[in-house]
Amino acid sequence: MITFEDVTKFYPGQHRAALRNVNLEIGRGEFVFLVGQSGSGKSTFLRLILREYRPTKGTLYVAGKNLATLPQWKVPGLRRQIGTVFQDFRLLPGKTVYENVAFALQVIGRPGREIRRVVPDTLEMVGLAGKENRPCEELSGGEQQRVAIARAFVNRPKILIADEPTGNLDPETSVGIMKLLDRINRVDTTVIMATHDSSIVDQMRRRVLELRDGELVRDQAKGIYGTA
Ligand SMILES: Nc1ncnc2c1ncn2[C@@H]1O[C@H](COP(=O)(O)OP(=O)(O)OP(=O)(O)O)[C@@H](O)[C@H]1O
Repeated sequence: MITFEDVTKFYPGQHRAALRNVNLEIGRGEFVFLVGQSGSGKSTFLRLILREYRPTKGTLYVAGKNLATLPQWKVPGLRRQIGTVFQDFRLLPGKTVYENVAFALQVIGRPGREIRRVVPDTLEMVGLAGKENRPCEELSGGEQQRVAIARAFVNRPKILIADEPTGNLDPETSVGIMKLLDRINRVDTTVIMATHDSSIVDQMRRRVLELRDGELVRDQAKGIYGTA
């Protein structure tokens, strides 16, 4: 699903590579944790997958496409196949739970009939049935993250990228969010999650990729957090 071939990324004006000679493959339906200290390159790794940047060197394939050569007009099509979830939820203020999730389908031109069918199903899946009409600001952090996950998943993307999704949540709420991501993974979604949350990584025992100063220093099946 995702292949990095000798990928290096320099930001303009920087002498040190944010990512350096990264080689790896992530298969369809895998669950991968991306760990490493602040500044080790995790966000850069995720942003390359989203084609927010192109590699400075090397080749990157995502969902069968070579992102080095993908024309700009095809980038929205690529991003439609990738759901994204962030630490700070990024919901639309002043809108209800239902509206936040429906919006993701409206902007890609899905018919109203489909939206009215799919949004309630997805809200039920994430545990928010009955809260459709609540303004998202009134929800707890964990509930807001469930809305964000519903919005990311409502289009049934092949890949879900989560950048510190539990970073603003207490441990108990975080476990609920991880159960949800695990469920989404089990319906054949490739999940890549950047995190500093060692207890979650140690509980889940999934593949762990560790970056240090832009280099991939560990690729461990059923791994632990384990960074100093
Ligand atoms: N837009 C940018 N321009 C210049 N340098 C950048 C830019 N974004 C990131 N960097 C640098 O690239 C390196 C990797 O940063 P990156 O944000 O990928 O790390 P990270 O592991 O995601 O960190 P964190 O855990 O704090 O989010 C760092 O040295 C950072 O300062």
